[in-house]
Amino acid sequence: MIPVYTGSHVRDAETPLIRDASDLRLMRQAAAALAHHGLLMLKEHTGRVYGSRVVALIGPGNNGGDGLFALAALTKRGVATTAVLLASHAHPEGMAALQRAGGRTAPATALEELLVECDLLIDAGYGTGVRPGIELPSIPRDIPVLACDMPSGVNSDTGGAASSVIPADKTVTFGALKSGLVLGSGHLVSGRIHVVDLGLEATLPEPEAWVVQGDDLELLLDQDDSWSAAGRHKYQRGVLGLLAGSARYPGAAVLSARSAVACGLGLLRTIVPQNVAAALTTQVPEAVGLGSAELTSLLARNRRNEREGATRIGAWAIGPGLEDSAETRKHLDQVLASGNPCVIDAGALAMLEPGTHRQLRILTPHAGELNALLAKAGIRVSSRDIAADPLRWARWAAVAYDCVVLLKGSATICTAPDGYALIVHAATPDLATAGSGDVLTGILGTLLASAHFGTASSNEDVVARTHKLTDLAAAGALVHAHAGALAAHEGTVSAVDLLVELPRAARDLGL
Ligand SMILES: NC(=O)C1=CN([C@@H]2O[C@H](COP(=O)(O)OP(=O)(O)OC[C@H]3O[C@@H](n4cnc5c(N)ncnc54)[C@H](O)[C@@H]3O)[C@@H](O)[C@H]2O)[C@@H](O)CC1
Ligand SMILES: Nc1ncnc2c1ncn2[C@@H]1O[C@H](COP(=O)(O)OP(=O)(O)O)[C@@H](O)[C@H]1O
Repeated sequence: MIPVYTGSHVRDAETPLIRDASDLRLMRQAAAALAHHGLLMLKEHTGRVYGSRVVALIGPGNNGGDGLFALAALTKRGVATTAVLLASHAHPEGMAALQRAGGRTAPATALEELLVECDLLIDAGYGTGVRPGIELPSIPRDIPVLACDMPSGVNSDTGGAASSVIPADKTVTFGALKSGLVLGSGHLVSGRIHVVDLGLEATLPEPEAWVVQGDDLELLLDQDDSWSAAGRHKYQRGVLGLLAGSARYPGAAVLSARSAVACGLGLLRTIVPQNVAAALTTQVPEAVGLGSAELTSLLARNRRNEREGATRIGAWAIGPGLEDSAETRKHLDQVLASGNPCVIDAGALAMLEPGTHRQLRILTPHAGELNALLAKAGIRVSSRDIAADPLRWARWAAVAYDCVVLLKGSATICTAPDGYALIVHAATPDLATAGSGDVLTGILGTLLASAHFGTASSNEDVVARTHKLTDLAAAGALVHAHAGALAAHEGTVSAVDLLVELPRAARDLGL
């Protein structure tokens, strides 16, 4: 797990370390790392360093200062460098260093011509100090771009981006991984990220969030919950109830059902309309149907805590393809009242009410669904607001609905009502395909069905349970992302391709 800090927190941590303007140690350290990555990129793209041409966009602040010191270092290695000054002033010590080394400067008006013969562009325009309203030049796509600390124009706290942001192939970021690099648009324009340690840990506050990767799965899941533990029978492995599908959307239920089964679920019980039941019979023969009357008696037995292993449902997956009707509402109310852990997606999100439930629920909206959830809770935001600060609005929804929220998108954000947040940002864009979210719901359902949450007798227990739920949500997103990556090896990815790769993805990650 990699801790993530807001750019503002990193700046605040740097400030006391810069005792006076003449103390340039941090900046030199940052610049040396930037120059090193510049050399690596030159080698990678042109096969040589000596005689290659680097242009750097230099802004008026310390970000520009980093760029100037880096250019000076590159000049000493025989690189032909030009600093294009974006503002009327630039970091004085950086300018002096560049001039001593023999690097050139040019005004912004010369940029277009300089780019005609350019092997690498260093973007040292604006870093953590950027304010809204920045205007940046556009850079031809074939020129490799190395961003200094942040791609210019990206808000280092939120990942919100100005309209003219410069996408980077690589970002060398200083002091810590910044939230703006892994969230929202920032995530899409940062390229490969390299973090340079500046020894700031002691002065940084609590991380804003954590980035999780495939090898973190072991940390995210409790060993006791592993369905593959020897000696478990199918009911101990996990029984999931699936409330999904409609006459209009039968496929969504089939995808979730197949996904849950492919992830190693013990038993799937399905409560679905008739046309969906027919499709499930042929496409998911492992599933066992559940009628309305049986649901009522089963939930009553669950309430009385009768030990009827075969009928006891451990968790619910609700919503894929679900349409609003009196019968759906009845089933939904019954299931939600059961208090079982559940993952709530798609159609069911629209039927949910905000409030304090203290129940084990993961809501899985995409940005549009988050918008609607927030509106129902009286919080009016636009889709643009959500894109500009997705973590903030996911947290608001987690509080308003007292649930864990998994916000889907190019980066997946999982957050608990107390703000604990995990980010999965390694997913391939191939996941953005119809039905992919239904597959995720099945994965999450299986993880919930095999998990043990215990009872919550204190506030600490409640918090610990929601953190565990957040960890499970992120684990599910990781399995989903890995299935996407495996499927992408074969070409374009459909939701069914994800299903095919799920068993291998689960095995690879040690599920
Ligand atoms: N001070 C140090 O020793 C270190 C600084 N670091 C660098 O310093 C950067 C932060 O430096 P700064 O705080 O100077 O901030 P920046 O250099 O990111 O930007 C601030 C400058 O840009 C101007 N600016 C911002 N938004 C603008 C807009 N919309 N229109 C016009 N002008 C605008 C500001 O007026 C200011 O001059 C980090 O991103 C990092 O690159 C790192 O090197 C670590 C060490
Ligand atoms: N650009 C992207 N890069 C990576 N993953 C993405 C991207 N866009 C969407 N995703 C992921 O794809 C899935 C889409 O889910 P969803 O929008 O619910 O689709 P559907 O409703 O069609 O099943 C989510 O897991 C989401 O995080």
